[in-house]
Amino acid sequence: MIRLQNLSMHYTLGDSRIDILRDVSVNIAAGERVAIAGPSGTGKTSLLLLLAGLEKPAAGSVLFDGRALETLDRDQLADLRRDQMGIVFQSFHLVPSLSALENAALPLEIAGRRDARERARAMLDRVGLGGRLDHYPGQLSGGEQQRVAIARALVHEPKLVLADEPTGNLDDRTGAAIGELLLHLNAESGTTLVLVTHDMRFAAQCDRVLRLSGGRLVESESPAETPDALPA
Ligand SMILES: Nc1ncnc2c1ncn2[C@@H]1O[C@H](COP(=O)(O)OP(=O)(O)OP(=O)(O)O)[C@@H](O)[C@H]1O
Repeated sequence: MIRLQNLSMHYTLGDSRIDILRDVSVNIAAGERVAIAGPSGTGKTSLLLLLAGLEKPAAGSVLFDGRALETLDRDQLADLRRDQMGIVFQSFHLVPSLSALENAALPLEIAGRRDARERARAMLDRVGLGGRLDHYPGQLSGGEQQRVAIARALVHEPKLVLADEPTGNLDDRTGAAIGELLLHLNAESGTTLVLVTHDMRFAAQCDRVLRLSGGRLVESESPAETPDALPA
């Protein structure tokens, strides 16, 4: 479903150049759950941005169901994201002036779907927020806001869910619950999930863990055997 082919990427700032990826090739199959781990500043977020078509590689290709993202124009990329991707950010990124229901319905409203509200309501029920539909983000706890963000990312049944440290801004207990929810919903719907996390307990629950370090993406043989891992 996703194929990274000889992908290289760097940022240039003045005279300095930061290499993020150097000639990386990886395949991610449909339905797989893949965790991206690695030290701070190694480029995990940048990699997610590449997968979403929000950054362009310096060389190589990101293939999404055989389509090379770097050959698509802005509108084509926006359509692809709207129809096929759901994105969960660490800091929720909810619209403060919209209720939980309106936030969750947003991707379907944008797509002009008449059943936007019904579907959003059903999705909020699935994430356990059926009783908070009319609350604004400021009236919700961190874990509840993240559950609205997950509902919004999944409401249009995307093929690919990208999550950037979805449990990073939450206390341990809430983070673990959100991680389980995301993995559970993913297993139910069979979507492909690529998530960035520092939480090795969460990563170990995925099918594969890829570690980003020095511009290389290397497979962890067994998540449970990585030094900072805890048993699932
Ligand atoms: N737009 C940009 N221009 C220049 N440098 C950037 C830009 N975005 C990110 N960087 C640099 O690229 C490197 C990778 O950033 P990125 O956010 O992808 O890392 P990360 O692995 O997700 O980090 P963290 O785990 O701390 O969130 C960092 O050193 C960052 O300072």
